[in-house]
Amino acid sequence: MSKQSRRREALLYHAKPKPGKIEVVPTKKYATQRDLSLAYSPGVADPCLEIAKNVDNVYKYTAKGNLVAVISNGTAVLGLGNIGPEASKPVMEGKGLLFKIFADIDVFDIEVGTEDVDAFIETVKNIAPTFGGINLEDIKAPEAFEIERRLKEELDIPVMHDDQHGTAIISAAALLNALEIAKKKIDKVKIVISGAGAAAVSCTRLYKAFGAKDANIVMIDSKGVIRKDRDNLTDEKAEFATARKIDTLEEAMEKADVFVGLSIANIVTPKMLKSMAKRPIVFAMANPDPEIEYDLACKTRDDIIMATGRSDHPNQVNNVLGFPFIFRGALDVRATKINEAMKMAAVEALAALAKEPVPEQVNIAYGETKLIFGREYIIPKPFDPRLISTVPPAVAKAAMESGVATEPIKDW
Ligand SMILES: NC(=O)C1=CN([C@@H]2O[C@H](COP(=O)(O)OP(=O)(O)OC[C@H]3O[C@@H](n4cnc5c(N)ncnc54)[C@H](OP(=O)(O)O)[C@@H]3O)[C@@H](O)[C@H]2O)C=CC1
Ligand SMILES: CC(=O)C(=O)O
Ligand SMILES: [Mg+2]
Repeated sequence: MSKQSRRREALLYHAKPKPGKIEVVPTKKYATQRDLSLAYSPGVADPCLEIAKNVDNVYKYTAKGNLVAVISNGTAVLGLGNIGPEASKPVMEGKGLLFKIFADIDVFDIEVGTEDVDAFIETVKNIAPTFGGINLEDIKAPEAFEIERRLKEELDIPVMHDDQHGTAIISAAALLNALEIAKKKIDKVKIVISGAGAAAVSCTRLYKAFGAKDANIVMIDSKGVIRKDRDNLTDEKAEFATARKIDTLEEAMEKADVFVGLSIANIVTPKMLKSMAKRPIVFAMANPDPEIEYDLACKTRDDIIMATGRSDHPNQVNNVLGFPFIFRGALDVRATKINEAMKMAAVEALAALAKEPVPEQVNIAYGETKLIFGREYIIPKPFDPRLISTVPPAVAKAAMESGVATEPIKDW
């Protein structure tokens, strides 16, 4: 399909028959006067009073426990940059749709009109009583780090910045599997990270938790390689500064085993790919357009393990595989946090699922005949019906074992 027809189709999809992608639907009967007297006045006063007596009853009598806020200020929308809160709304509604179809979680998308960190945090704190969880989305670094840290400290419901941890979990699972297929070891591979924002920093931290070595990592931002001798680095960038005396992506790519793109479109050239080590792993995850086009990358290197954030090529490494299932697990045990143990459990569950035989309905959904663990299938597909029975239980179990589940599942 040409770019022009895809654009027309996408605009039509969003505009018709009703603008937008989500709506609110009542879950109780509303056919008679009696129904309304229960749903609204006078009946509604009784649950109000029960909640006033014991605030925990809000989980018993309202939708709070299954309601997540997807919140953005529109400062880092996909790879489109700071396009503002209104322009971020299609993405936030899209996240709402995905939460619902994959994990039956209801979402209110909330676009906040401020770039001020304190004002943003105050807004989220003030609306938090409505929600069972907070999914922060598309907020640029470095502000995103402080916003998430403070909200996690100050709220007793799970808060997760999806671009940081959703992306880290999926890409770590994909990386572990890709390394296995390429017969390489995580503590030995040379890794180039393009981007030093919210997603890149958290992904790199998680790869380190799985064994990647600082000395083998080069991170690059819009100004070039992040070197130890560069001035005015943020704390997060300083954490990944290299001692190597190189300045450019091109230099960093020479003999690298892994390229992770969380930056902008079309910055990787065929020449750079050719300079990488044997069996290179390339995750070009910028959305909607990757750091290098899938087909061009595969044409350039026939030994490549290639992934993008898009759904129209094999190996979609995208946080869609994460946030619905991670929040499902956290909400199911009313976790107060999404902690490291829960994230690691999600990585391991996803990585393991990709090695299982693929149900026929997944092949059919993707027009495939034989998806099988290998170079073109390193991570499960979002429409895999096993995700919901695999990832949330792993996350919930980790929440219980790490002591953040306030409603642990009995007789596990
Ligand atoms: N596939 C997936 O699941 C996901 C993909 N992403 C993608 O990752 C990208 C970044 O998102 P996010 O981290 O939230 O955004 P941020 O705004 O937090 O970070 C963007 C980063 O990209 C860097 N950058 C810009 N231009 C270049 C360049 N020419 N070379 C190298 N780095 C560059 C910026 O550098 P500087 O610091 O100098 O400004 C910044 O560090 C987006 O394209 C987004 O779509 C994000 C989340 C999930
Ligand atoms: C996938 C996603 O969250 C992003 O590109 O920002
Ligand atoms: Mg995002």
